[in-house]
Amino acid sequence: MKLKFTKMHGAGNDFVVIDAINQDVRFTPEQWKQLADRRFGVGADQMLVVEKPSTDGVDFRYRIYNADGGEVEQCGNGARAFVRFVTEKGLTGKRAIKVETMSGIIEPRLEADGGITVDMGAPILEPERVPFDASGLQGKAEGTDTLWPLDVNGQTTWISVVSMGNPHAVQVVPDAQSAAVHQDGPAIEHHPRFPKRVNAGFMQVVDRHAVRLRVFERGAGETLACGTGACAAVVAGIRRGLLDSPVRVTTLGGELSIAWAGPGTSVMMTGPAVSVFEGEIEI
Ligand SMILES: N[C@@H](CCC[C@H](N)C(=O)O)C(=O)O
Repeated sequence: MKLKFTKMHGAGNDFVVIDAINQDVRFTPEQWKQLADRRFGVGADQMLVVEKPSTDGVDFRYRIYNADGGEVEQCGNGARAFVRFVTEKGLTGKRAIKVETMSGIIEPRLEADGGITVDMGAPILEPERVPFDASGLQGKAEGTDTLWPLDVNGQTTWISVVSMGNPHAVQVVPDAQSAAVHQDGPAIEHHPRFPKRVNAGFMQVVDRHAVRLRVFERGAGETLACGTGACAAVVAGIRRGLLDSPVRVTTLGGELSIAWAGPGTSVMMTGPAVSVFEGEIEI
């Protein structure tokens, strides 16, 4: 089958984006994995599939597949790439777009200056809904957050747990550049206390409005940026009393701006989304 796609990125988190409104797209997890492969396929952290919505009043449905072939609930950088894609392809003329994802409806907006802001919805803070199994653990209160002790490679790591529709474990590190992302990331991702696995964030607080962040993503390994990871890290930092909104998040691939007014309110994310090239692949 021949498949037309657009290669895109948001702060270096890269995507193969596919129009499934005008193409028939039915892939197995193995085929998604092959497409994401940087030697045997196109290469991407995630594949984004744009479909017709299944709900009235919604403009599109967008599905997300990790590089390991698994379908997941949410992708922040992907949401911005999605807006750039549907706009550039002429699939909509709207600037405020309602889109269904596996974890609910989000509302990205194309700004007059070409930037894209996404209302990512309110974070989920109850451990069992992340989901995180806190049974038998003694949490430690910090600000309005609870830090949980996690045994990672024989050491205790204190983490905040946050869901942005997808699960995140965030830890504060003294220096993001030298953080043990590749040693501890896989152990956190597969820790038995996270029944759906987890994205592992390593956040260095620079000042009350700026952090450096690296994320070892579930199903993709370390990426140059993770949008939902940035949202989760800022939520954790604000709850811990370390940060004030808005926060500039510097990732390996660029900068994101995250604003959050507190529990029950939406996290707002602004950042870049770039089309790199158009392609066609036989799969
Ligand atoms: N890169 C993404 C997140 C993609 C999904 C994630 N790996 C997961 O499995 O939850 C982002 O920008 O949010």
